[in-house]
Amino acid sequence: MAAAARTVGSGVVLPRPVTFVTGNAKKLEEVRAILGQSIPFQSLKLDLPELQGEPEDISKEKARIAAKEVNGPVLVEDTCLCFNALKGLPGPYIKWFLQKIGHEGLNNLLLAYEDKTAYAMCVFSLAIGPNSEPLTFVGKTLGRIVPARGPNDFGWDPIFQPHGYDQTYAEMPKEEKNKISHRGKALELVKSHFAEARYTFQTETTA
Ligand SMILES: O=c1nc[nH]c2c1ncn2[C@H]1C[C@H](O)[C@@H](COP(=O)(O)OP(=O)(O)OP(=O)(O)O)O1
Ligand SMILES: [Mg+2]
Repeated sequence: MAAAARTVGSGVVLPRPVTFVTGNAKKLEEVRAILGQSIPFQSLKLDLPELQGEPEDISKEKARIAAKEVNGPVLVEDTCLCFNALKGLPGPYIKWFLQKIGHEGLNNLLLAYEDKTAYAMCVFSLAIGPNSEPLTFVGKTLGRIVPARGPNDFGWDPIFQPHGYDQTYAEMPKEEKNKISHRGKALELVKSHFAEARYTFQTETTA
């Protein structure tokens, strides 16, 4: 029924665990691995529409739409891959660039530039209900764009080599990527927020 959060005593009671909404199974896998048991959540596979604009606004709008769909607390994220030589592009549009021109095309975009540096960025948004303003949590990892190396099972992982590492994200063991990744960093902030906010979850005992 109504899924608004209510404030009781020192913490906010959420009507049920947060739903992480994404259409991307690989994101979900990483979020599961990174969060472990720290935050109770469920997941929903939905490809949310995405605005054009600034990463934080895109992510917040995804959260607003998701919270309405779910009628309850949601967590979403939007991921950007930003090339410094291109002033941050493709940024939030990386999904379409990757689909159309692939790893080689993405490398070729930088042929005219000496600067191959880039950063991966994740903006998580948490909306505790359909009418609440989403909170955002940003994680960034700096690196550079290289010709593809490693397994091709998650997006642009094979062409992103984080600073200080010899391996691309794709070549690194998963746990290693999760420790230093844009997603890992953003989720650390989400975890801290949960620890501070001391949300509690209403357990539904009656039908
Ligand atoms: O850690 C990552 N390593 C490599 N590639 C990644 C990563 N994280 C997202 N990606 C890809 C997926 C998509 O091609 C684009 C982000 O677009 P983005 O809209 O955030 O993801 P999505 O549409 O696949 O899932 P969602 O339903 O959560 O929006 O970069
Ligand atoms: Mg998307």
